[in-house]
Amino acid sequence: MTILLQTRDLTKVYGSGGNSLQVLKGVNLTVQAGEMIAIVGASGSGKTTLLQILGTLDTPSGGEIYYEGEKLLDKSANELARFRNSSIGFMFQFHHLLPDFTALENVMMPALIGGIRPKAIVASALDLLAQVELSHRANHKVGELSGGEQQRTALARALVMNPTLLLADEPTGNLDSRSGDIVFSLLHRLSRNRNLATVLVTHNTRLAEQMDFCRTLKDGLLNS
Ligand SMILES: Nc1ncnc2c1ncn2[C@@H]1O[C@H](COP(=O)(O)OP(=O)(O)OP(=O)(O)O)[C@@H](O)[C@H]1O
Repeated sequence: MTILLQTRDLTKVYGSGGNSLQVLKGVNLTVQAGEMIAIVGASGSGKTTLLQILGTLDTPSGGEIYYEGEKLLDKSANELARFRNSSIGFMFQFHHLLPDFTALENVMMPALIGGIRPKAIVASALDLLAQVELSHRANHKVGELSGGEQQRTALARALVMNPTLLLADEPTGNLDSRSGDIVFSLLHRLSRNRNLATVLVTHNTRLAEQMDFCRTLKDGLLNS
C-alpha cells in the first residue's frame, strides 16, 4: 500500500486568549491510496475543521501534513491552489455549484480554472455526468435541479480533474434518505472503480459503516 496523505499531531485553535477554542489537539491520520475512510463525531467535534485542513482550505495551528511524502505546509499559496485543483476533489453539504450555469458547465469548471480548453474536457465531463446518471440533465441549469441531482453534479465536478483524493463533507446531509443513499452509492462506486482515496465526514453511521474504516473525532483526537 502507498501512503497518500498523512498528518502528524495536527492542532487547531480558533480565537485567542480567554476566548480561544482548541478544536484539534493532535490528530494523526494516515490515508492509503484508494482507501475509503469515514470520519464521524458529535456536532462541533471538529470534523469540518479537520477536512478543511486536509484539503488545504484552512491552515492548522500546529502539526504537519504530508501528501505523497511532501510537506504541504511548506508550499506557497499558488502552489497549494494548483495542488488542490489537480489532486483533490471536494464535495460539500451545500454543493457550492453555480446555479445559473448548466450541470455540464459546472462539471467542466475546475478544468477551465486549471487552464484546460473546453474542447479538451467536454467529453470526459459528459462521461462523468453519465456515470452519475445525469446525462439527461447535462444542459439544465443547476438551480433547476433537485437536491440529489445537484449533489450528483457536485460529485461529477469533484472527479473531473482525476484527483487522487476525494474529500466529502456531509454530501448527503441535506438530502432525504433515498436521495442520500443514491448519492452515497454513486460516490462509493465511483471512488472504488477509480481507486480514489476518500475521506467522508458524515453523521450517518449506516453510511459510515460501508467505508473501509470509520474513525471518530472526540475531544480533539481521532480514535479508531
Ligand atoms: N472560523 C471559526 N472561528 C471560530 N470557531 C469556529 C470556526 N469554525 C468552527 N468553529 C468552532 O469549532 C468547533 C468545531 O466546528 P466544526 O464545524 O469543525 O465541527 P463539526 O464536527 O464539523 O460540526 P457539525 O457536525 O455540527 O458540522 C465548533 O465549536 C465551532 O463553533
